[in-house]
Amino acid sequence: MKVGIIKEGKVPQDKRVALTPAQCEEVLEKYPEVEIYVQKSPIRCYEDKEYEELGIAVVDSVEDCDILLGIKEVPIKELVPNKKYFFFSHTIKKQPYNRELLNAILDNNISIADYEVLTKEDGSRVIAFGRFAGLVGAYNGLLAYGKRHKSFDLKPAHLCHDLNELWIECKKVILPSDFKIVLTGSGRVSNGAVETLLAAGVKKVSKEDYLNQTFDYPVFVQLRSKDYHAKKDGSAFEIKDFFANPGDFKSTFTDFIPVSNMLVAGAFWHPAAPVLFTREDILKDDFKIEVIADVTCDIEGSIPSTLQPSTIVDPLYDYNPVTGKVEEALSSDKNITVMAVDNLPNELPRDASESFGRQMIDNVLEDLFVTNKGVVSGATITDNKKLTEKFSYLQDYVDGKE
Ligand SMILES: NC(=O)c1ccc[n+]([C@@H]2O[C@H](COP(=O)([O-])OP(=O)(O)OC[C@H]3O[C@@H](n4cnc5c(N)ncnc54)[C@H](O)[C@@H]3O)[C@@H](O)[C@H]2O)c1
Repeated sequence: MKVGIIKEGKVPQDKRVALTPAQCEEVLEKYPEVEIYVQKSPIRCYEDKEYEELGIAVVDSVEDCDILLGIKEVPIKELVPNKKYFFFSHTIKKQPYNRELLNAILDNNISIADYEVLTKEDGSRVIAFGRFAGLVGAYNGLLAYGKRHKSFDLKPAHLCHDLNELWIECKKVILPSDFKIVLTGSGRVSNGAVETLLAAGVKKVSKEDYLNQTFDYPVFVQLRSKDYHAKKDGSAFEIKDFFANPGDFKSTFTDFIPVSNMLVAGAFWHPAAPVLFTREDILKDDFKIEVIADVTCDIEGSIPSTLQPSTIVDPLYDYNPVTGKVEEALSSDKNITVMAVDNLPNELPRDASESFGRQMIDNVLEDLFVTNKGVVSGATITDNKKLTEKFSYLQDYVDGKE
């Protein structure tokens, strides 16, 4: 079986890759019947020569491979008919901008397995980049604070060679001794952010101590959903109830506002759930938060100052609380500095790829090459020019009726 690792064609280009050079070597050793071909790419985070140095074939075209591994949506003109592809198709929520792509996949008799829906036996996602988003999101928040106060200067994460260099950079962080950071969420993003904050010397404290104590060192609190939501009818908080009926809850996040200097938003937010705070809250005298690193990045979602996404190269903008508009980054100390990069894992592509490939090797490749226990078939959206049964709900979208 021939596996091709394609050159990413989407613009802006994604530097990540599904298997690192060392992981290709590992796969070849484990599955002697498999051949791997890497399509030449000038932008991949692992250079062609790093594959060649380990004896992995680097080629101009992977058109004669059986299985093609990518990351982001493959441009329609680059699709090779009659192949089995893996990539993030961003079609399963009927994203309008990818309807044409899904039609082209069907027309070209391509079978697409989407990483987003690859699940382990326990139902958890195989491929998720949340940890890296949290790591970099919190780092960018600290970087923003350093720039805002000209107190320290961190190298942008995307210019760091890898996570190790980012950890070393974290040692440059100097925060006021009474500094407080509120971090929402308890999942992958939030736990990634915890790693960065600890590496920067910020100590974790309990919710009660965060709200009621002063410290002579910078601290952060990590809030679970129940720590900043309450049932509107006064009954006890149940997480299942919150996930199922978010509209029945109110936010108690405003308790944290007067004592917090920075917010790192790392919790999933359901559109029916209450917002963290309103534009009016920002105008109040006790609103102390000056930097918001919004990893969740829901535009006009739970955080009113997240008016637009920002980019890796230009990660910050200002929110003017009086006008409610975006202004140039760091243009006034009366503004809030916002970080809302929506593709944060791409800032650490080597580490994100390493983690990606590890998940593929440990959870997917055996199923793909040997056993077929349904891992890949469960994530397969199209086969034989048709939607698979599980994804038949996309038919109206394919037909342009939705
Ligand atoms: N900016 C980026 O580049 C980037 C990258 C990855 C993820 N994200 C976003 O970050 C957010 C968190 O992602 P994650 O990987 O940590 O997710 P996760 O599933 O690991 O954790 C989700 C967290 O949100 C909480 N939550 C609150 N309401 C919820 C609900 N209705 N359903 C599910 N969870 C709910 C959970 O309790 C948990 O703490 C998501 O909105 C995701 O889209 C952003």
